[in-house]
Amino acid sequence: MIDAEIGGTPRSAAPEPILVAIDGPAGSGKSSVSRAAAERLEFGILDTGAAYRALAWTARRIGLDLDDTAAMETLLDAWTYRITMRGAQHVTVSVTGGLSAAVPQLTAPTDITAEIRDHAISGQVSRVSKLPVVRERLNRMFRNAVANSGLPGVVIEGRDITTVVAPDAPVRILLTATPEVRAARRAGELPGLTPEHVLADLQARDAKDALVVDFMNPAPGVTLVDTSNLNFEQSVQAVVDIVRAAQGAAEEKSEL
Ligand SMILES: Nc1ncnc2c1ncn2[C@@H]1O[C@H](COP(=O)(O)OP(=O)(O)O)[C@@H](O)[C@H]1O
Ligand SMILES: Nc1ccn([C@@H]2O[C@H](COP(=O)(O)OP(=O)(O)O)[C@@H](O)[C@H]2O)c(=O)n1
Repeated sequence: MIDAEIGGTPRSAAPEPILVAIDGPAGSGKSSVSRAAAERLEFGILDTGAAYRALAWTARRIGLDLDDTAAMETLLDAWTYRITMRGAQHVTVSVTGGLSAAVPQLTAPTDITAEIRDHAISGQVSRVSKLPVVRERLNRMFRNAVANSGLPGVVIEGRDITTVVAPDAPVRILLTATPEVRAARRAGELPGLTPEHVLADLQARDAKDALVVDFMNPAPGVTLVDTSNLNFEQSVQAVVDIVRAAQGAAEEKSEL
């Protein structure tokens, strides 16, 4: 399950949140730009990549085969996942039943907010995200988390949000940047790795992920935002402007 940090409105009384769907390849700025835009809009944020990363982390910690569909299904049955949707990101996981025998500490909620960003997890996560069963289960979890969040709006970001998770979202954006720009940004976060090394790893992951979903080309109706020549602030503003324009258009329509 995913637990949302609840806003002021009780879940049952709250209307469905406004959805802003954002996809893009690694290093395009999805997580950071989406988070800043969500704060400015006073919306929540759901980072879906964190769930794939957390699942890969848990499977590795227990010693499961990340390519094994049956093993991942068994893990999902025993797995509790929580992520905050407001404020600083916190990710915790726990595991019940026989699976936790190998790692008893995991029966209690374990904070893995930092661990899921390790380069080793980035290199392994595509093994679990390629499995259709994993995608179906996590997508269901994402939709429930958003619907029950009690938030006025949620920015939800990943690879297949504009196309699979929330194809009817009133705002859908594909964030891109050239591979070199994306690798340079990521290298800035990974001291000890050269931009060339980061570029090679990032392209290898994008190639694996692209076998499952297309996050390089905007689907019909999706707005492309190329951040190659935008600084961080300009990228955030571009997203906020698109959302505000859509809200303005919706208000005008309802007044007709
Ligand atoms: N437009 C931008 N200009 C400069 N740096 C950026 C921009 N967008 C993102 N960044 C930085 O690039 C890094 C990768 O961004 P991140 O949001 O983690 O990308 P993604 O979630 O798409 O992999 C972060 O350090 C972020 O602050
Ligand atoms: N909606 C999503 C989000 C992430 N993922 C997977 O999860 C991994 C990590 O996603 P992420 O968004 O944290 O990755 P970065 O772009 O931040 O590096 C991706 O490489 C994909 O394998 C996915 O398959 N579908």
